Amino acid sequence: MPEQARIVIVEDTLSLARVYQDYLRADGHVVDHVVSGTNAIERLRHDPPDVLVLDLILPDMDGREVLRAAAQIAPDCKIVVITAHGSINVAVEAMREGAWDFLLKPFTADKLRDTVTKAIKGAPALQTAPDIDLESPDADEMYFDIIGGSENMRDIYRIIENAAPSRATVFITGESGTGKELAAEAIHRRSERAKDPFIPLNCGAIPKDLMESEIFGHVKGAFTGAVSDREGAAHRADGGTLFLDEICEMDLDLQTKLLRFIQTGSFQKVGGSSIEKVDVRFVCATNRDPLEEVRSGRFREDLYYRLHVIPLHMPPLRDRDNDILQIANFYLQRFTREEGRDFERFSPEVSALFARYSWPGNIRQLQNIIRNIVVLNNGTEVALSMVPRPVNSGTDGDQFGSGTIEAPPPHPVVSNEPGGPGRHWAGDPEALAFLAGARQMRKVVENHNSGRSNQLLGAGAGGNFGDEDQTALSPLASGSGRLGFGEIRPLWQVEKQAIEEAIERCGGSIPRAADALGVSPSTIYRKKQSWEESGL
Ligand SMILES: Nc1ncnc2c1ncn2[C@@H]1O[C@H](COP(=O)(O)OP(=O)(O)OP(=O)(O)O)[C@@H](O)[C@H]1O
Repeated sequence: MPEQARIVIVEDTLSLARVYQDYLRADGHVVDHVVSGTNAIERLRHDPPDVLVLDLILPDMDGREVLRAAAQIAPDCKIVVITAHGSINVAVEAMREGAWDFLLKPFTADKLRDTVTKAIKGAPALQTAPDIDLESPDADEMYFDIIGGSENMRDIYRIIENAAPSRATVFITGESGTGKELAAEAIHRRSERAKDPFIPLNCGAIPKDLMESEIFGHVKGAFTGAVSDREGAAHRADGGTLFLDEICEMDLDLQTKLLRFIQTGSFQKVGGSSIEKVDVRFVCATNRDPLEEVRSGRFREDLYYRLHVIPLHMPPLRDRDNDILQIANFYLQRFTREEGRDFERFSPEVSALFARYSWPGNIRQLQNIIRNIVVLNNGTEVALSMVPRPVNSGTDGDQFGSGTIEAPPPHPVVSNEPGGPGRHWAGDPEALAFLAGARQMRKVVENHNSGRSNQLLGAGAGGNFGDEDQTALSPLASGSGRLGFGEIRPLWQVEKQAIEEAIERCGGSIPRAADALGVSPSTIYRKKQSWEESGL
C-alpha cells in the first residue's frame, strides 16, 4: 500500500468528517467522505480505498454491516472503526468481524493519524513493547513475552493494545496452555498500571476454605492457623492488576463477595470489621466455556456480565501457523542453554511434524516435548527419532496420517516395560512433567542403562517439577520400590486410574478431585484432553 493513501471517511456528522479530513489531508493523503452505510458499500464495490474510517453508528445501518460487506467485496481495504467512549466491547467485536483497528471517541488528531498510518503500512496496531526479550528468535514477532506473529495472534495483540489503557475488565478464554496468563501480564505491562503490581491468583489451585483469605486477607485469630494479620491479593494489587485465573472454579459464595468487591472496590478481611478500599483492574481467565458454566448454575450470571467486558480468546497453538516453529525454536535455544547441550536446530522432518501435530496441550505441551528431547539426547540437530510420544505416534489421527512422515521407533532408552513394545513413559511429556525434573530424568536414564531400571518409578519422588504439574505421585512413589517387574504398570495408566477414582469419589467434581489430589483443575482437564486425543 502506498505511503500516500486513498482514504474514505464514513461519518454522518459533517463537522466531524471535515475535521478528520483535514487532519489526514495534512499527511498528504487523498481523503473522501460519505455519509451513509449504503454509500460506503457502493464505494467499496466500485472504487475501494486503501483505508476506510468507519463510524459504527450510521443513519441507515449498523456500521458492522459495512464491515461484513467489505470482507466480501473489498477484502484488501483496511477498516478503522470509530466508536463512542465506553463501548470498547463493541469495538472489539468489530475487530473480530474484520476491522483492522479502532478509535474510541473522543480521540486526538495524532491518534487518528497514527492509527491510519499503521493501517496504511499494514502494520498491526500494536506498538513495540518496551521490554522485548531479545533472546527471541525474531524480536519483531514477540509481544512482551508472547512469541508469534500469526494473524490470529496479531488480532490478540491489537485487542490488548486497545484494551490495556482502559480500566475495563478483560475476560480471557482459551484451552489450557495457550498463554492466558502471559496475555494477562501483557495487558498489565501495557497499561498505565505497569509500575504497580500484577498479582495472579489461581482460583482452581487454592483450597476453597483458604480462597477468601487469599483474596481479601485475614486478621489474626480469624480461623485456626491465622496466627497473624495477613494482607490478601486485593490489597497487594492496589494500583495494579489482579489476575483471577480459573475464575470458573471459584466457590459460589465467594463469587458473591467478589461481585461486591468489583462493584464497590471495597472489601473486608476475613474476620475483620473495617472496610478497605483499593483501586484494582481485574483480568480473569478460564479454560471452560463461561456461558455454559452460567447456564449450569456454577457461575453467577451477574458476575459473568460484570467481568465479561472485553473478551479475549486465545487461539489454540494448532491455529497459529508458523508460530509453532518460532516458539519451538525459542524453547530449543533456552533449554539447550539450561541443560548444557549443543542443539541448534530441528531437522526439516521434525519441523514438518511439529507443524502438523495438533498440540492438544498447546504451548505447555510443546515446552514439555522440547525439554524431553533436550534432556534425553544431544547433537546439533533434533532428529525425528528423538521426538517422543504422543507427537511421534500418529495417535493424532488424520493430522499425522498422510504417511509422508514416518513415526520413529519407540524411544530406545527408557521403557518401563522391559522387552515389550508398550507405552514408554519417557516419551510421554505429561508423565515426564509428572515424574521428575530434568536432572532427575537423566539419573533415571543412567540407572536404566546400567540395568537398574526397576528403580525408575521410585525415582520420581521429590523430583524437581516444572510448571504446576506437581501431581499426585504417591501411588507410584510409595509402592513401586516393592514391586517386581510383572506388577509395574505404565505410569500413565496409574495416573489415569488415580485421577478417575478421585473424580468418582468426589461425585464427578473435577475441582474437588483436583483439590484432593493437590493439583489444579486445569491439570486434570489437560490430562483428560490428552487421553482423549490419544484415544486412551
Ligand atoms: N506465545 C507464547 N510464546 C512463548 N511461550 C508461551 C507462549 N504462550 C504460552 N507460553 C508459555 O507456555 C506456558 C503456559 O502458558 P500460560 O500459563 O500462560 O497458559 P494458560 O493458558 O494460562 O494455561 P492454564 O489454562 O493451564 O492456566 C508458560 O510457561 C508460558 O510462558
